[in-house]
Amino acid sequence: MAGSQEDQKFCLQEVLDTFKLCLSEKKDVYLEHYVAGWRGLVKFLNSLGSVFGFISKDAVNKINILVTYLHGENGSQYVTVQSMVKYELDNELVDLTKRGSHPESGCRTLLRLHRALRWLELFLERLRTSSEDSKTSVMCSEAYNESLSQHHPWVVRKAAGMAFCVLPGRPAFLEVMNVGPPEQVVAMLGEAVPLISEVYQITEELYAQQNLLDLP
Ligand SMILES: CCCCCCCCCCCCC/C=C/[C@@H](O)[C@H](COP(=O)(O)O)NC(=O)CCCCCCCCCCCCCCC
Repeated sequence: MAGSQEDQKFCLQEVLDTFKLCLSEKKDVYLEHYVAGWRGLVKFLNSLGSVFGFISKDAVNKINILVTYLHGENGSQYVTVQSMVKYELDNELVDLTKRGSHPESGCRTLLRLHRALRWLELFLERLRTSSEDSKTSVMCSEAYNESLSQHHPWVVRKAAGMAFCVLPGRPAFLEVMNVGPPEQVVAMLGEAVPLISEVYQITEELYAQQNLLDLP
């Protein structure tokens, strides 16, 4: 059923499991599990209500672009982020300086999610170390201002800021994660954040080496 995956209940454990599967023995990033991790996160976003629809729509759009490559005729080149980057660069399938004939390359699409992963890492680390009366909206916008916002035009920053204001408070937020009592969520975040951070670092280094961090 179309869209059914995004309608299911979010569970932090599941996202943690997919991010665990992301890294191969030689620390390559499996695209299949990377997008599965994002699908899980989108479920969470959808459970917060329609105010976040414009964000989840963009994320789903990018996930779908990558899944189409993964399942397409050159799918074997898209098994890992490393093989995708090599394949697309070797075959000149990436718009490097301005948008042209490859506006939806795997490299530029993944870069958008990669930048959002940094936001997630910063936000979850704040959530993990926050006190009971901390505000999720503040943690979320601080994490956003330190990361993703630098890549967004004013109008997107404004819309994101408005959406953050209607985030549920910390107790309700932790509950939607479906892990159990707050202490358990915090413990699971202690496992999740370093994993997410490692996937982020590996991708960041690869993109930096290849000069891909500013793809249009
Ligand atoms: C929990 C609250 C969730 C707040 C989400 C914070 C991120 C705010 C991002 C705002 C993005 C607005 C939508 C539009 C973005 C695009 O312009 C922009 C650029 O794309 P383009 O170059 O193709 O034009 N796109 C992006 O930067 C990609 C954004 C992807 C955002 C995915 C966010 C998923 C959030 C998942 C929440 C999970 C919460 C954690 C719970 C364990």
